[in-house]
Amino acid sequence: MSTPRRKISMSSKQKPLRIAILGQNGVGKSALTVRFITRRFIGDYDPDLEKVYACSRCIDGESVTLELLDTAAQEEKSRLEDHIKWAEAFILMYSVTDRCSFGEVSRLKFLINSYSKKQRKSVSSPDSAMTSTPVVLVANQVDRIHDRMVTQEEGFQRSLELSCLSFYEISVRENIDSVFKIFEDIYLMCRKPRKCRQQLCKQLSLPAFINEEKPEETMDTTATLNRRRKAIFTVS
Ligand SMILES: Nc1nc2c(ncn2[C@@H]2O[C@H](COP(=O)(O)OP(=O)(O)OP(=O)(O)O)[C@@H](O)[C@H]2O)c(=O)[nH]1
Repeated sequence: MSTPRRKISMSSKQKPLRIAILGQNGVGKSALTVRFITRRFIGDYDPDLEKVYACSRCIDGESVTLELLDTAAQEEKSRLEDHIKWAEAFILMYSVTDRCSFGEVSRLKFLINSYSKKQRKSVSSPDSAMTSTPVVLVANQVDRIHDRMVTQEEGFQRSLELSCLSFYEISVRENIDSVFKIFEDIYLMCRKPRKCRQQLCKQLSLPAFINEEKPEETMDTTATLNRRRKAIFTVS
């Protein structure tokens, strides 16, 4: 007697969230990806290695699948274009010890804007509260305090200029919690934008989370709110 097969409809399964990690060579893209997946910090990686990792995590009480593309830095333009079209969200990474890598994030954001424009038009869902491509800016290697070349304020300003959804300063080597927070935030921004906004509002009433350095009277209300919104994602 044949056993009846249980049908699993595709719609009942959550679609994996595809995240591409982009940045100049040596900023820590592989370190970030591997740290998130294995919890371990591994010192050296093959710079030419380009890999998609799939992993399941419990985020916001749900089991979710993430696909992470760890890109190789020296990519041909067409390859980069394919990667940008593949991903739904992006981590733009630089190292605070390398000003060149800081400049590279602007070029990469420009390419993300150009290549993902058409793509997003066709996939935008009614639930999506994010009108632009979800991109976060991550400054890595803050543990190398004596080698720092890019200040936190510069990084934060750049995240505003590039319209990134949030900005983080982290050390992949020293702090695993900040690594987890980045991926969790991206998931919430992409899949639960409403909840994400509620959390932001809650946190906005906690000034301790806000990293304000400039006097508020120099900015209009919207700019101040945007600044706060982004500031609270900063993990030092
Ligand atoms: N001190 C310190 N070193 C780090 C950190 N993150 C990565 N590194 C080191 O930086 C070097 C480059 O890291 P990778 O993860 O290979 O950088 P990548 O961006 O993937 O580089 P490519 O593969 O060449 O594009 C390695 O030697 C890592 O051990 C960090 O937070 N602190």
